Amino acid sequence: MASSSAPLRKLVFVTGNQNKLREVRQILGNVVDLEARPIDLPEIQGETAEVSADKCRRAAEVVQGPVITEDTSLCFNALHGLPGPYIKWFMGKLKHEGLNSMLAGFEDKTAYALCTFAYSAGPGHEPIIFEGKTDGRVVPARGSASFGWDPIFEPEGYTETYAEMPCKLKNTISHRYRALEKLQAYLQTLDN
Ligand SMILES: O=c1[nH]c(=O)c2ncn([C@@H]3O[C@H](COP(=O)(O)OP(=O)(O)OP(=O)(O)O)[C@@H](O)[C@H]3O)c2[nH]1
Ligand SMILES: [Mg+2]
Repeated sequence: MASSSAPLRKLVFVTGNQNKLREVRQILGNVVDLEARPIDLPEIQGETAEVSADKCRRAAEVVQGPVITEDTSLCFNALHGLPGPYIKWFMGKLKHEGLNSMLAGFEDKTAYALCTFAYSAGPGHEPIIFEGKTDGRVVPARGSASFGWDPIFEPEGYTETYAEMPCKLKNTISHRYRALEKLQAYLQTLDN
């Protein structure tokens, strides 16, 4: 994304996930002065926006300043959006094969990746939510297994899975990129 000539806004990104952090840094480049805090915050159950806002409120309390958090869901259309925000636990237990097996009884293998960033200006400031969605389908694993469910997600319009793509390509079509585009536009309004 393009960088601005104004002094960089300092922002703390609270995440325990190094892969997310790497992609966020790659996508945002020099747009913000991003400080990472590897704190694994408790996450409530609920819809993605509720889970995300709650995590961000907790993060703002811990950091005592402006903060962003991020939640990623993988939503199977045949399962009405599940596993959704619980993908971390499904992925941990079932692995790629088990996630494919969950859809064995369904013709519809379509899914979407949903990224929800939350920004809070600090403790007591209600988080603002920015969502990015990428449609695709669930396929047997192909490509590098270095990031979660990337090998089983084939974005719509591509024959490669996220894991088979160069990261530069993933970072221009991904759920994360689309959410960050909105977050970045919002941050620019704060600068004006
Ligand atoms: O293949 C992938 N490509 C992605 O682009 C991607 N983004 C997130 N994930 C995984 O999906 C779960 C989300 O859970 P999640 O949002 O709670 O993350 P997390 O707990 O790992 O970190 P955080 O909550 O501290 O930020 C975790 O298992 C993440 O590893 C991805 N997997
Ligand atoms: Mg988490």
